[in-house]
Order: sequence, then C-alpha cells, then structure tokens
Amino acid sequence: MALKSFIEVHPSSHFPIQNLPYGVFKPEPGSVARPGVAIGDYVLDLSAIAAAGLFNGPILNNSDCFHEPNLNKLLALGRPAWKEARATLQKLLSSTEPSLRDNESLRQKSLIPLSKVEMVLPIAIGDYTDFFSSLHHAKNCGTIFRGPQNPIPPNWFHLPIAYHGRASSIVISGTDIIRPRGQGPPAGNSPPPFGPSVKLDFELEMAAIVGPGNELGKPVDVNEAADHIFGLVLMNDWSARDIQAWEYVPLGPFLGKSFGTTISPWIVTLEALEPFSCEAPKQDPNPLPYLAEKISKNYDISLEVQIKPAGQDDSHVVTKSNFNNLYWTLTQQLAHHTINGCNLRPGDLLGTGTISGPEPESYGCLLELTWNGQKQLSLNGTPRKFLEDGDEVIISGVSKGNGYNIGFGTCSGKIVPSPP
Ligand SMILES: O=C(O)/C=C/C(=O)CC(=O)CC(=O)O
Ligand SMILES: [Ca+2]
Ligand SMILES: [Mg+2]
Repeated sequence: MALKSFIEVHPSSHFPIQNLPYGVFKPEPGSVARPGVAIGDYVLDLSAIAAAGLFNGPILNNSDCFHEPNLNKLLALGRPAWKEARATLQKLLSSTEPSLRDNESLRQKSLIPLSKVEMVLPIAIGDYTDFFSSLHHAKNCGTIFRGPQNPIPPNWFHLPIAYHGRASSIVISGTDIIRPRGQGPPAGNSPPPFGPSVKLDFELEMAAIVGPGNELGKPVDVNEAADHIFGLVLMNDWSARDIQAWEYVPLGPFLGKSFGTTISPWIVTLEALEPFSCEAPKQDPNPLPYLAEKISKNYDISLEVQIKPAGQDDSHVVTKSNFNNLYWTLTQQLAHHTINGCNLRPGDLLGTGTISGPEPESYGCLLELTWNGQKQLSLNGTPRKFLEDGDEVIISGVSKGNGYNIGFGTCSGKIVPSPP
C-alpha cells in the first residue's frame, strides 16, 4: 500500500509524504528562520522535531543542523544523513506512527499552515554557476545571434558550457525584480544607449544544490557526482538581452544577468525524484572519459511558465517544457565543474541553463519565444515581446506519479520599474 500521512493531503498537492521538500521559514515576521519540510498545506518545523529528540538515528541524533538558519550544515553531512532524515520524517508523518500524530502539544508547536509562514532562502549560497545544457536553447540562441549555418559552437558537444553567476543577487520566490539599467548595443556610429533595459526576459531553469562538495585540487568522479547533489529547485535567471548582447563578447554574461536570479523556496531531494528518473539523451560524439558515466540520468519533471501581465488578474501559460530536455546531465555538469580542481562547497548553486524543448511551445525564454522580438506573444489579447513593468512571471514544476505528485510549488517574481 502507498505510504500515507496522518495529515490530510489533497491528491493535487505538490507536497505529499513521498516528497518532503526542504525549505527554511519564519513562523511569523521577526522570528528566527529555521528548516522545515512541506507536507500538504503545512510546514513541519524541524527545529521543534529535533528539540523533541525525534531525530534519533545514529547520524543526526546529536546534530545541531536543524537549529541553523539555513540548510548548509545538513548539506555538508552528505547522503547517509539525508537518507536518515528522510526515513525519520516519513515514519514520523505516516498514518500508522503515533509519536507525532497523537502528541497534540508537539503537533501544535511543529505543524504550521504554509499560508502563515514567510519562506526565506533555504541555503547560504557561496557560489553560483549557470550552465547552458539544453541543445534546443543553444541552437535557437545561436541561430538568432549568428545565423542558421553554424548555430552551435564546436565546444558545445564536448563540454557542458557555463559562466560564473552572481550569488549575492539570488533571491527567494516572491521578491520583486528591479528593472536593470545599463548600456545597450549602439545603432551605427552612435554611442551606446543607456537606460532601463528594453529587452527584459525570464529564463526557465532548474538548479542543483551542492552537498558535501570537494577539496580544492580533488575533482569529483562523474559516477560519484550524484552524492554531491542534495536536490533541485526551480530557477528564473532573469536576463536583460540588450545589456547582454552588448557586453558578453569576449568574456561572457555580466550585468545582463547579475541584477537578480529567483529560486523557489522548496528543495526537492534527489531521493524524492528517483521514481521519475529516466535515461538522458544519447550523446554524440561520446564524451571524453571523465564525462562518460555508467548511468546517465535525467528526470521527468513537467515545467510551465505563466505570465500575469501588469494590471491583469489572470496569468497565461507561455511555455511548457520538461527537465528531460537537457543534453548534459547534472552529474556531468558537476564533474566538469571540478575537473580542473575547482572546489564546490555545501550550498553552491548549479543552474542547468534555460530548459527549452524542441517545439516552439516549449521554448524557455522570450528571446526564443518571440525570436528576439521579431514576433509577439498574445497574453489573452495583451501583446508581449519582452517583460514590462508590473508583469509577474510564475514558473511551476511537477512530476506526476501514480496517485501523487512530486512538486516544486512555484518560483515567481514581479518586474518593478528602474529607479529614476
Ligand atoms: O549563443 C549565444 O551567443 C548566446 C546565448 C545566450 O544568450 C543564452 C544565455 O543567455 C545563456 C543562458 O542560458 O543563461
Ligand atoms: Ca541562464
Ligand atoms: Mg539572471
């Protein structure tokens, strides 16, 4: 029989007992942030569970990792600790286990309606890297910028391309995004125009949260890389296409990306996603040995982006994609990142890159959906080429199982005007 919680969970919920994603929350404004897992319409306060002595397995029984304002300590402990925490929590929340179910005062203390809490960034992010791992996205961008002859750079099929992003401007879902100002490409011999970006875009991405990481100088083997990934979040790599187009040759994205990146509050663990793992696309040419993995895994996660245009009450679906569109796997990304000896640390964030599928309805950003503004989308009659002030972008993600969902909730942000 399927695992069931004593807490009633609607079949459409993203957060059944099979999921138990980790976040960090404040029960009320001004209170101390603490780790929790989502279950149905509630968050279970893990600091209260730890204080009650209910993390009683061999690794976690004396750990203070659930009394931290972020998950970094838990991430550093690695997969054996993550498995123990999951087993403890699934047992504690199951319909047949009395220790929390029948303890009214602990239930009152530890189960808080999601509608009441404030979610904060679940991790302290030291470093953020953003990959470029969807072939469809790479091909579309290359065609737009360089024409259809050779859209994909020759290195693309040999290594997962990435740039170093900016960790300081990563924000939690719900945070407003201030339209960046900057230089755009000049017309003819004129000086570059300066002002609020006129080509503000979203990018549909997911990101891996790094676990223990590696010592400087000691690369992670691709076949062991999964043990360094705690889980995944949804990510929006907001991009100012005009700023980016003018600045990114020769050193890559800079101010066109670093003004804001939004992540969803709940980290869905690789354990919870395991029933949705699937074979990654066959790679041709074969990757070099350090990137050749015994098991090449993707995940079947349906992704969707909606835009709620300024002044409207309804949001409109602009694209539907799937995580399994990625060519380079998470484990290849992580192994490649460390192959030169670079060290990853607990809480580092590795963005997948924009996840575009093969069909125009599955493109992961407005650059592709409007072909760099050559076409426009109709949001129930409202035209859009790029984002306008007041527009809200809402990403959602879910894996649909037999009778339950493993969901990510949403990752949203609203554009507010540049400062005067
Ligand atoms: O192929 C190019 O020259 C440019 C590609 C992009 O602009 C894509 C991009 O913004 C990178 C990303 O997905 O973050
Ligand atoms: Ca990106
Ligand atoms: Mg960005």
